Order: sequence, then structure tokens, then C-alpha cells
Amino acid sequence: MIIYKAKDYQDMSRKAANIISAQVIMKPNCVLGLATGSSPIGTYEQLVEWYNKGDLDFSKVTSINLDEYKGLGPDNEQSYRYFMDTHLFNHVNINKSRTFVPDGLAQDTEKACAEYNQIIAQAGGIDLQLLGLGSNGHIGFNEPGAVFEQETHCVDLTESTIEANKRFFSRIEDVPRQAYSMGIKSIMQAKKILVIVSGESKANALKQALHGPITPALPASILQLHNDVTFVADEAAMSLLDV
Ligand SMILES: N[C@@H]1[C@@H](O)[C@H](O)[C@@H](COP(=O)(O)O)O[C@@H]1O
Repeated sequence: MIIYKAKDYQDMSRKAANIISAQVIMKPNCVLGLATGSSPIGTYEQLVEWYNKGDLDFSKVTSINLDEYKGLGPDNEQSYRYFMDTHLFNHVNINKSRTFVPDGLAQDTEKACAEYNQIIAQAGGIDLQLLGLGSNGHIGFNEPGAVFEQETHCVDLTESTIEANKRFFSRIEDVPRQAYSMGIKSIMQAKKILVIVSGESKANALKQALHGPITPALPASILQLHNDVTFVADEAAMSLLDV
């Protein structure tokens, strides 16, 4: 496990974008596992900037996102598909037909999950999975108590996640109660994992993820068992660590 200490959010974003760029340059047809939330916004901005300078080519890249709110379609501004389009895909030369986000409008849950697992398998697995960290230690939408062996599944969101994510919605009642998410098993199968963590509100989750017991009570703790994981965390997020 490699842990990079970043000064602040901007520094974290640049370091993370450097790692993703290296992956795209070394393997132009790579499969990127992508994440949403406030953590990766700066990383995507940096990638777009380097793309505009001519330093990056996404034309052969496939992307597979971690999760999507159940009930939200691509036109809904709070959907993760909309997020990915507006923060990254619309600004680089990625082939949109090779960008995958779970279908939030899928009615047949089991079928939707099975199809998403198949998409990951057909792509040949994920080369680099980007992850944010929930303040309760969740990754993707794998909430505390998540079964480690799961692949894509439908999740009941916890109150703390609904509370944390309400800032993106006009009313808390609008925050969906369920989501489709890649499971811990899918995440752990990625060849490399990059976790970005910013802010004091994540400090305890980060400490537990790195040094706490490996337990479904803190889903990110499973990352201790992955053989190629890099954390990029800013000083505030690392404030509870002895480094
Ligand atoms: N499902 C997402 C996660 O994929 C994200 O990593 C996490 C942290 O979000 P943020 O980066 O906004 O703190 O919570 C959300 O609920």
C-alpha cells in the first residue's frame, strides 16, 4: 500500500490525476473504474486541463462507474451519469458508447446487476479503480455491514449517507433511498485501486480504513488486503494519523 500525503484538495487532485494519466499513457485502451462525489471533481478538472493541452488521449479508454442512484435517469442533474458527462465525458475524446454507469431506471434489479457484472467481465476487468471514501467508511455505495463477497447489487442507503449527500439535492426527501453499486468483490478485483480522501470529516474513516480491523462494519478496511492500492489524502484527512 502506498500513501501519498497531499497538502490540500487541489494537490490531492493533481496527484490523483497524475496516477490516472500514467495509466492512460501506459495502456491507452485501459479500463478505468470511475467514481462520483465531491472528491473526484478536482481530479477530473485536472484531467480535462491536460487533455486540452494535448497531453492525454481517451479515445481507446473504457470507463465503468461504481454506482448510480436507483430511480434517477441520465437527464436528472443529480444522477451519476449526468455527473460524469458534465465533469469528464463531455470534455474529453472518450467514446461515450464505452462509458458505463449502472442504469438507475432499470426496473428488473437482478437483471440490471447481472448485466453490469457482465459489462465488467467483457471489458476484461478494471485496470485502475478510482474510489472516494464515505465518512462512514463506505466505498461505492457499499455501506457498513456490506457483504465482502458481493458484486453489483442494489443497496439501501444508510441515513448517514442520505444526510451526507443531501447537499446535492434541494430537499432531503429528494435523495434516493436506494442505489445500484458495484460490490466489494468487484472493487477488489480491480488490478490497481486509487483512493482519494479530502477533509477532516473523513479523518476517522481514513484512520480506520488504514489501521483498523478488517471488518464489514468499515467497508474500506478490506482495501488492506489488496496488493496494489494507493491512497492520496490531504493533510486534513490525515490529521488523525501518526505521519
Ligand atoms: N457513492 C458515493 C461514493 O462513491 C463517494 O466516494 C462517497 C464520498 O463522497 P464525497 O466525495 O462527496 O465525500 O459517497 C458517495 O455516496
